[in-house]
Amino acid sequence: MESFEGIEDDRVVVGGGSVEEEETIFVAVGKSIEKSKTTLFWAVQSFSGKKICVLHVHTPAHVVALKERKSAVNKLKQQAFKTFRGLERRKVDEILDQYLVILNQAGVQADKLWIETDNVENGLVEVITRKNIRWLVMGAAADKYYSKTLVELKSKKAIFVCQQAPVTCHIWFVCKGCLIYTRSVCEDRSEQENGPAILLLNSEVETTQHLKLESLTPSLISSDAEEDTDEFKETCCSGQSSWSNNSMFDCSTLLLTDEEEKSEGQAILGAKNSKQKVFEEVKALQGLCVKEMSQRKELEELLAREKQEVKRMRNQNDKAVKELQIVEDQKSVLVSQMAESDCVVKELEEKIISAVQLLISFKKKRDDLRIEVGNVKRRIQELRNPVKREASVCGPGLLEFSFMEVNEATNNFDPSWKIGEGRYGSVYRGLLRHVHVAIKMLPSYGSQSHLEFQNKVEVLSRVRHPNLVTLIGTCTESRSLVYEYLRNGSLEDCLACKDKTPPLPWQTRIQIASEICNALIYLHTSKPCIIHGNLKPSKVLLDTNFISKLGDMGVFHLIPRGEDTDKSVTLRDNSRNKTPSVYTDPEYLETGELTPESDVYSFGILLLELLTRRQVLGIMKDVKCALEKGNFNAVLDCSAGDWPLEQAKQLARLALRCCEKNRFNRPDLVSEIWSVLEPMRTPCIAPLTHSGSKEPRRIPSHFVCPIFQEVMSDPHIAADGFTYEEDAIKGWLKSGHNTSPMTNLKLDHCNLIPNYALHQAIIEWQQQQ
Ligand SMILES: Nc1ncnc2c1ncn2[C@@H]1O[C@H](COP(=O)(O)OP(=O)(O)OP(=O)(O)O)[C@@H](O)[C@H]1O
Repeated sequence: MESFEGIEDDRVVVGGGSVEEEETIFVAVGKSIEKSKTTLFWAVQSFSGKKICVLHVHTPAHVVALKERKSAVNKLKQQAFKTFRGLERRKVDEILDQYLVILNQAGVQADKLWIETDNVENGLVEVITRKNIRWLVMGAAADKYYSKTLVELKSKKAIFVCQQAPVTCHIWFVCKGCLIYTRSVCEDRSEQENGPAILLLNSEVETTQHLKLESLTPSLISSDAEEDTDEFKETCCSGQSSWSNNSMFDCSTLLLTDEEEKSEGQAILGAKNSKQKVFEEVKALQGLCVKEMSQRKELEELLAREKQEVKRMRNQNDKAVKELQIVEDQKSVLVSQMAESDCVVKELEEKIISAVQLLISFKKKRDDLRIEVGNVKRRIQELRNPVKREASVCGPGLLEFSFMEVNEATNNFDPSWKIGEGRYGSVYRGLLRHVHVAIKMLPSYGSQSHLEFQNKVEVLSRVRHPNLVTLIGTCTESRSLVYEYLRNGSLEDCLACKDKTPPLPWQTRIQIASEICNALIYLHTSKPCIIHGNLKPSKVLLDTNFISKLGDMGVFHLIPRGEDTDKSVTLRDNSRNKTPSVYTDPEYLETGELTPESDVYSFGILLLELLTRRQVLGIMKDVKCALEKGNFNAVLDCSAGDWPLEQAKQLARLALRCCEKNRFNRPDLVSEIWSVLEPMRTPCIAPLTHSGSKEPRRIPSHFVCPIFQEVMSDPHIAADGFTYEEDAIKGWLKSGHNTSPMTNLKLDHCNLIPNYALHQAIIEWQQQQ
């Protein structure tokens, strides 16, 4: 690239371009003053005497900030950047101002044009167009690209401006103070394409300018800006040779007259003042700059802290994410384990269900077989000993239960299944072979042998009467007695109206008295004679129809009687001596001799209790007094309804006689007591005419089948606990019924159990007729 320099009339010619005298040379400087400084120097030196306008295009902070991503960190960065841009802008502006001051003081007419736009190159082209700039100097490339052979533009901005700027603008592109390329105006000038510029400046003017610049330099600042301006000043001075060699100013400007010297002195004085002023301003600016620098430092520290915090949070977040991942892994493992266990549980449940079904079917088979075995045993016994069937007291064959069965029947001796506790053991209710039973657990054998127990049971098993609690079987293993279960509990509880049961009506009470009398007659007339010995309301149990039965076979005592004598031989019951009760015969307490009259005494007390429902202690005295005073009504239990007063009095007198201290004064059970009671119990008995007899023959109601309404010949217990004639209940079930003919409730099963006790009682009753 060729250029030529020199003076051409009134035009300055630099590197292939000439400038009109009055024209302003625009010098484009970037924000890196350091780099742009050499360009400015070049312009100042090349166009001495021309008006210089420093042109700076600034990109506002928000434009740069917008380019940043909008993350939390970047927001902070943007904030800091904005501040930084603010600082930078001011700093650039200040430095430019300082340069202008220096240039002005050096005699260069200088000004600045500050443009703010989003894009530097566009901004340059735009300002050239708008301001109709005709002369422009700008950088061609970064200093690092400079070499002596550099002939083309490297900077993007320079290339853009070179291509886009209006053709009316003459542009000099400079690098490191050397003209690299010139873009001429579109005039056909051959000189435009000339080689590199050699500046021709007026040496005198340069000296003056140099002096002026030199006088200003000491006042310049010591900060970065100061360095910039210092360097600028130095460069201006160092350009002295070229200035002195190439100055285009007239020499005469340096030949001063006295007056001129004087005015020059004043000018120097003025310059000193303005220098002072500038110095103060610079100082102020320096303070401002220091303040802003410290703010910037604070912001940078804040930013660093925030960065640190963000880093810490990011680490924490990473940690939490890792932990979450672990937990999720564990969760999925657990979920799969749960699914597996669910499957296992399901399988096990199915197995349990099938096992239970199997067990139920086995149990059913077992029960059926037991019933079968029982039937076969009975049949064998009947076949072996047909004569014995005719006997009044015979063993119909007790059932023997295993401990397992008893345990199962009482639900492992569940305390809630316990119905009472006597002196001789606890009583549990239970379900044994589909029959409701009461199981009395006797104390351990102690000195008693198995054989002794079996003998005792054998005796007890022979005692069968409708008004005696039936002994169904035994369990030798656990030394327990299995009785039929009576649903309405004991007379003691009924009289006390336990569980809010209604009071017993007087008719039922008379019926109970006659039934117990009947049972006692049966026991006392048995061979051998049996004395209950512990008669009291807790021993009188009531079935669903309030038929009373005398219980507690565990304390029966056998009284061996001579075949030729009627005299009773009594056994001593030592245990009773220890715990006498108000029901106990006082003579027995004195002598220790238990006689049938002992039961009569207890019966007398029980009768008084039925009439009055009073405290047993002192009951005899109360009734006696009431009868004597003629106010028997006062002691009679009115909750039983309207007693037939005369009959009640008759019973009271009978009861008092039973309680005579001397047993020989007590009434006879059959001839005196039964004869009073028997006519009174009419409402409880079905009237039937006995063939050949004028007297109506009374049949115990429980001998009658509820379906056939006839005395049963083969009584069987159904699942509802009621006894029916076998054919009747079988016919009922065969006809498709699965409910109880008595309660109408659904039957648990259709099994029937022979009621041997009742069968035996019916036979005996029929024989007595
Ligand atoms: N077969 C049964 N059916 C229904 N309940 C019964 C049966 N046997 C006994 N009980 C209940 O069990 C309770 C206890 O009876 P148990 O004969 O053992 O003792 P007790 O008569 O209260 O006193 P003790 O025998 O000491 O004089 C009775 O009061 C009765 O409520």
